[in-house]
Amino acid sequence: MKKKLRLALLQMPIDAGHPAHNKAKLEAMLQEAVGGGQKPDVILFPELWNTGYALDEIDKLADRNGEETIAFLSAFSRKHGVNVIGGSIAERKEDGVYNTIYAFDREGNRIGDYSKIHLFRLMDEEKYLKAGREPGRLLIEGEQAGMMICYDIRFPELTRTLALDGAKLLFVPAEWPNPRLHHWRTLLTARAIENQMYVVACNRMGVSGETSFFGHSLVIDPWGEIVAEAGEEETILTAEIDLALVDEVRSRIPVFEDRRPNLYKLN
Ligand SMILES: O=C(O)CCC(=O)C(=O)O
Repeated sequence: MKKKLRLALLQMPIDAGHPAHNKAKLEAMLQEAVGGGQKPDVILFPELWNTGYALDEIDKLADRNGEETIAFLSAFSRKHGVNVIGGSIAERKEDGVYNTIYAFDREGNRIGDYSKIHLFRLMDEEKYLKAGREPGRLLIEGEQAGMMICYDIRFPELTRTLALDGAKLLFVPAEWPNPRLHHWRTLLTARAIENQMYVVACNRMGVSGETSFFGHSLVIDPWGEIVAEAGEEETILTAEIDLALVDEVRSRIPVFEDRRPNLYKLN
């Protein structure tokens, strides 16, 4: 079991409605991420990196059953011996389009899928997308982890569910726009502190139509300290995390032992 993980977060622009262009951009950044001195153990990229928020065309543009994306990311992770949490893509299924993450291990095997559970009404997602029905769980380098997408971080019950299932780190691809940087940073930090887990969140940057995105991808430790934070520009944010810190923090303040679940209203 590898406790120390080197992370690379690809904070990229996304050209809404142009999946081929976005794939070329992603490919270039992936090559850069593995091309330097220290190869990452895990790479993460933003939400809907293939189509962006081209919602009125999403039916036509979405990747059918994720086939193209799965082949591309599986081959990349196998070739470079790196775990990939594949941002999320618009994935076309029989019953509609989902906002889905695929995750791969160093051999290119699929180790987890997750489709966004909470659709964001402020951007009309519920009119164009289907909601996922299962929390995103995966085992990465022998450790339990969780996956959520963007708006999901406003729902503490979901992170808590993943933490109770054993997750020690959480991956969050996002397209979180201006002007809510304060919410982004505060919610991610709260999820890390209350669940005593690492939170690894990759946001897009740049502009799409009227909407601008501030980047500020973040890696936060289980004590709530910011390990790494990007600015607003295109960048590959790197960080090293040590999962042993999760156990240390959980024994320092035994939040999970002190819970009173019979007093909480969950439904
Ligand atoms: O909750 C927010 O403020 C942003 C959420 C969002 O943009 C999304 O889920 O795509």
